[in-house]
Amino acid sequence: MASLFDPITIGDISLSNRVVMAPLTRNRSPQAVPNDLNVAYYEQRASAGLLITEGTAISHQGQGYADVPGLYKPEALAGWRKVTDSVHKAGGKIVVQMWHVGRISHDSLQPQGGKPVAPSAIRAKSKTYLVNPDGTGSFAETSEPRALEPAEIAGIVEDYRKASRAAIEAGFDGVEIHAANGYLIDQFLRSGSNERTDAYGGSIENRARFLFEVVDAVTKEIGAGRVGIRISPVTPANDAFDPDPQPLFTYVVEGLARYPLAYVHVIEGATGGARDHQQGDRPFDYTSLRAAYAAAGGRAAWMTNNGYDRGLALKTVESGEADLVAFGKPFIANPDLVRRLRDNVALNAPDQATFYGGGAKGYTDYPSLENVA
Ligand SMILES: C=C(C(=O)O)c1ccccc1
Repeated sequence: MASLFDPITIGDISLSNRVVMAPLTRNRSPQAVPNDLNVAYYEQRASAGLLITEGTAISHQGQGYADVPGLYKPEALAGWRKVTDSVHKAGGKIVVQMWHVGRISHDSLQPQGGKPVAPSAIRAKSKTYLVNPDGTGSFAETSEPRALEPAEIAGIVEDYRKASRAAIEAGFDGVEIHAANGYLIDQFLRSGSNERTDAYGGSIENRARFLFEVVDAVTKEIGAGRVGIRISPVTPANDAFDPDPQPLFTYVVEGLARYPLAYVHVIEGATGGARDHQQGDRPFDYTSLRAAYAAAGGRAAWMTNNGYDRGLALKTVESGEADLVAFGKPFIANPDLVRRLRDNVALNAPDQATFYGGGAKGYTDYPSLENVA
C-alpha cells in the first residue's frame, strides 16, 4: 500500500514523494520573462515531489493574461533556466505547463492587438487579468475570438512542439500539456465552444483531433516519458461546457493510453470549486474514467486535484485511487507543505487578495516551519 510520502517514478522522472504543486497563475512575470522573485518562489517549494509551473504561454498568440510567463522568447528561457537550476540544486523536480489560452484572452494582449483565436467565434462568458497603465491589475471581459482557419492549426501544433523542446533546453524535467479549464485544447473538446463543421468539429473523434495532434508532436519531440497532460472533464471554468462529458473524456483517455506518458492529471469537479460539480444529467464517474484508461493499456501515473485536504489525499493514495495528489492554494501559503502534511502541522491560510499580481507580499513571504520554530 503506497503512502503520499513514498517516492515514485513517473515516466522518465523520479520523484521523492507524491505531493505535487498544481499549476498556479500568479501574474508576476512582466514581459513574459521569469525573474528572480519567481526563482525564489519555486525554490521555496522545491520539497514537493513535483512542481508544475504556472500556465506558461507557448506563443504570443497563446498569451491570455498580463504578466504570465512564456516559452517563446530567449530571455524567458534564460529566466526559466535560473528557476530549474535553483529547484534542482534544492533537490526538486519541475515541469512546465504549456498553455495556449485560445479565446480566454483580450485584444490588448494579442499580436498586433488582433482577436484571440478559438475553434469557433463564440465569446466566452469569462474574464482575464490585465495590468492598467498605472500598474494596478484588474479583471476584464474576454474579447470576441475569431475562428481558426484549418490551415492555421498545424502552426499551433508546431508551437507546442517548439515550446516542448525549449522547455527541455531550459532545464525542465518535462512538460504538462494544458488541456483543461476551458483553454484552447479544451475549447476544441467541448461542444459548447466548438461548432466547427470540418475535421476538428462535430464528432468526439473530430473534437479530440487537435489534442492528439499536440500530444503526438510533443511526445515525438521530447519523449512521452517526459510528458504529462491535464484534463478537467466537468469544470465550468472559463465557460467550458459539454452536455455529455463521460463518453468524451473516456475517448480522450483511451487515446492517451497509446502513449507511455509520465502522468495524467485530472481536475475533479469545478476547478477551485465543488468536487461534485457535474455537467449534463449524471455525475461524472472518475473511477470509470481511470478504469477505461487502464483497460486501453494506459500505464501512466494518475494524478488528481481539486479541494484535497490531508485526510483525503492520504486515503486516495493509500487506496490506490490515485498515484499522486496535486495541491494548489495550500502550496501558495505553505512552501513546506510536504513537511506540514507529513507531520500533520497546521497550514498557513492563503491570502486571496494577493493571488494575482504584485510582488513578494503573498508570494514569497509565507513562513515555513523553520521560520517560526
Ligand atoms: C491557468 C489557469 C487555469 O488553468 O485555470 C488560471 C489562469 C488565471 C487564473 C487562475 C487560473
